[in-house]
Amino acid sequence: MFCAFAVPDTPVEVLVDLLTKAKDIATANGSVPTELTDHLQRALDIATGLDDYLDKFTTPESEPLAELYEKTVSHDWDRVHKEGKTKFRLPKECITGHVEGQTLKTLVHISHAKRILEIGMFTGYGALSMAEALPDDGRLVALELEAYLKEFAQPIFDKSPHGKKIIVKIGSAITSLRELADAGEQFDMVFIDADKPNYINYYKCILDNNLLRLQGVICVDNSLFKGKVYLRDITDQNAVALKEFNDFVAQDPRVEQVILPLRDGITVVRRVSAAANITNDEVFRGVMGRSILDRMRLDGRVAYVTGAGQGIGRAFAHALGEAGANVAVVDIDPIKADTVVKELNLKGIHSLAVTADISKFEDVQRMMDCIVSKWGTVHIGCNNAGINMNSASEDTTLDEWDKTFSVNLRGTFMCCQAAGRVMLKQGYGKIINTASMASLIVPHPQKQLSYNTSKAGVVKLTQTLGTEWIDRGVRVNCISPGIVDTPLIHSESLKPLVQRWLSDIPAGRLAQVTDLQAAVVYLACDASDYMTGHNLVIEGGQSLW
Ligand SMILES: C[S@@+](CC[C@H](N)C(=O)[O-])C[C@H]1O[C@@H](n2cnc3c(N)ncnc32)[C@H](O)[C@@H]1O
Repeated sequence: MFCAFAVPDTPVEVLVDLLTKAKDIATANGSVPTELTDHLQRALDIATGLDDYLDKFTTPESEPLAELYEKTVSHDWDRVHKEGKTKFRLPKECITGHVEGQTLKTLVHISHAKRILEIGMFTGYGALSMAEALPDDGRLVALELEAYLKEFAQPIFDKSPHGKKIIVKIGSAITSLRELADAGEQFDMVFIDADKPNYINYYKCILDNNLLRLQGVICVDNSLFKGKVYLRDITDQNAVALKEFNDFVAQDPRVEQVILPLRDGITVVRRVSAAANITNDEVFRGVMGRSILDRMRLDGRVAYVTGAGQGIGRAFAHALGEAGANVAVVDIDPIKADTVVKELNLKGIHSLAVTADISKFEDVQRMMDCIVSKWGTVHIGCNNAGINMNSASEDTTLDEWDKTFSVNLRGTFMCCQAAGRVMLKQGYGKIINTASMASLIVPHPQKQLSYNTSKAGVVKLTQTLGTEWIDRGVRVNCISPGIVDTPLIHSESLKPLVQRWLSDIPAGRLAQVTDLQAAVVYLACDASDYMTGHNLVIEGGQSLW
């Protein structure tokens, strides 16, 4: 939030202060040419307008942050210091504020940080801004010297749904850092914003003790220190400390850094792996220089998922899209396919709804043509659509058998073949079929002969294609889920069986569709290239009992 300043606190505020003085002198002096006064006014307008403009065009702060700001700037910090409640007199200008808070929040989002360390919390504006960007299980440890500030911030943290992610540690930051290092803690992001002369000690302690993970980010506040770090004549002790700190970081081979000229300067430092003279192989550097999690990304890949209108297929479509792929959402029900496409669009995922009954040859061909004409190819095919009709074997009709097989096995084969033809031509592809735990055990007490045998067929289909096509770059694997909590099992006939199933599952619960998402991404990505014809069983241990 921009507010009139008593003491210029940033390079721009210093400029405004100096230009105002210069303009006042020029205006008062009748012999100064108007042109010079006009230039001064223009420079003043540009400098004065900047912070206001940044404030106006930055996403507004949340209500708890606005309250924290108001409470901080209206507090009588002199009085609490005189009353001995704080060791030091804390200027309200210490607060991080709106634009910088949103910058930190954005960096947390971009870096996907889950564990954050803040050195110097003050009233918690920066801490809460960053916590707002953390996932529900994220954590921010804030180090602060003054116990009074924890009491001050906590009631507002408690009002925010994100406040519970913040843990405040009172004491000298260097002692707390050593304790965190001894406890083997590690962070994805660190914000250094406490006493300036100790910045270098905090930084060294963080890097020397691996408190920052590889590729992790350190943000350093006040790194321009009102512009004094680049002025020749430095008398200010804090400015000297910052200058030496900046020099040290610039020479440190363990990091890359940039100073953002926002407010009083924020240095963003990224930890990189130092050039290795011990070893420099793919295990150390990552295959193609990509870390294992990067290698699971699917950016630029084209995928389709059949039966993606609900349940497992919908979860697969989201997972592949989140990992970066374009996703064709294929379903027999156009409304369901459209709904999932709308969901994916909301997440910025390129997607396409395709209506197809995969038991029909023409539909499978049309599905493939539609995807190829839209995106040029297919890299990932998830053949997931399936049906299950229950009947005792002596009563199973040929019609039920045929229907089950024509979707579950014949349909899956047709999809594999259509996708395989495109993939073999380009020498690359990943096919992931949805089989079932029923391919391994006979689930009971429900009777489902056609389903069990069709899914056993899907595993053999997968093994055969997986070995036949691997040398031409196409991998075929399948996932065998246990009993998944989808709308299918909430039918009146199956509902009473749930308790019975639970007693057969070592994990003590049914599978959620989200339990299967990492598997489909793994089988779709390059990291699983050596895997083919595999049946990846995810059943909470049920097939082992
Ligand atoms: C610039 S303020 C921090 C602003 C805060 N990051 C925010 O978002 O508003 C600096 C804070 O560092 C704290 N501090 C100063 N020296 C410290 C030390 N040695 N150990 C821990 N905290 C310290 C001060 O009490 C003060 O609250």
